[in-house]
Amino acid sequence: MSEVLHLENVAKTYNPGTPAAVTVLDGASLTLAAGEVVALVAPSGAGKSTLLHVAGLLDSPSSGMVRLLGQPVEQASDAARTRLRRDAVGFVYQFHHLLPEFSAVENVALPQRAAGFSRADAAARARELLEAVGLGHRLSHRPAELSGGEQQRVAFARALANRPKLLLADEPTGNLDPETSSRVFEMLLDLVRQTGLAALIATHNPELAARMDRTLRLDQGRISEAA
Ligand SMILES: Nc1ncnc2c1ncn2[C@@H]1O[C@H](COP(=O)(O)OP(=O)(O)OP(=O)(O)O)[C@@H](O)[C@H]1O
Repeated sequence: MSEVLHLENVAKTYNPGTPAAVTVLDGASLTLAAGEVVALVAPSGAGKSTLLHVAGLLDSPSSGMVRLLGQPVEQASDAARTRLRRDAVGFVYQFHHLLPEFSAVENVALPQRAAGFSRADAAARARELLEAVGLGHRLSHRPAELSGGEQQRVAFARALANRPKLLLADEPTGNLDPETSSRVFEMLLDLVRQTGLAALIATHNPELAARMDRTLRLDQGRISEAA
């Protein structure tokens, strides 16, 4: 098994030491291997987003260990952590978070531009990914000129632009109608499986969870394997 992400005994308390302290994660552990597509299910407010932020190095745990691509993250400098996140992790959110004033191709090219690729190389990669999600005919459209499912497909393409090793998705089709959600989700799964990524995909939808390799349940701060 080629480990991509490992969390061990991770705890996260917001506002520690104050009357507003909230402990969200409390001994959470998980391991994701390359090529695995794993569903994350949790009751609302149980800490799904917090877990994805910690796993994607957007937030630090209060205690415990996070290892990404074999590198323990705690000891890394902020700069090294940012680099690792940029190079190794792709994020997809429930709402696409595309930049409204940029075209589809420009949105998808942004991560590669930020990573130092030339405008031409980043645009070529963006076009290739947009073709892969069936949007080769919508390259110059801005987000407002695309349907909800199309916007989300642009967001998938953007998440994959830097060839990440880990994809983290928070209800990636949660704002779409059930039929579009199912279709667009299938496309995301196909893409992920083609690339051999490890993916952790939060969903409230049991049908979508059932299409993944296994399901992890987050409850009361801990993670367990669902039957
Ligand atoms: N920055 C913060 N400061 C204080 N409390 C926070 C902060 N962020 C989240 N929380 C609290 O932590 C808990 C978990 O939040 P989180 O957003 O991780 O939940 P979630 O499982 O993603 O929820 P949902 O499924 O409803 O989106 C919530 O009770 C929330 O109020």
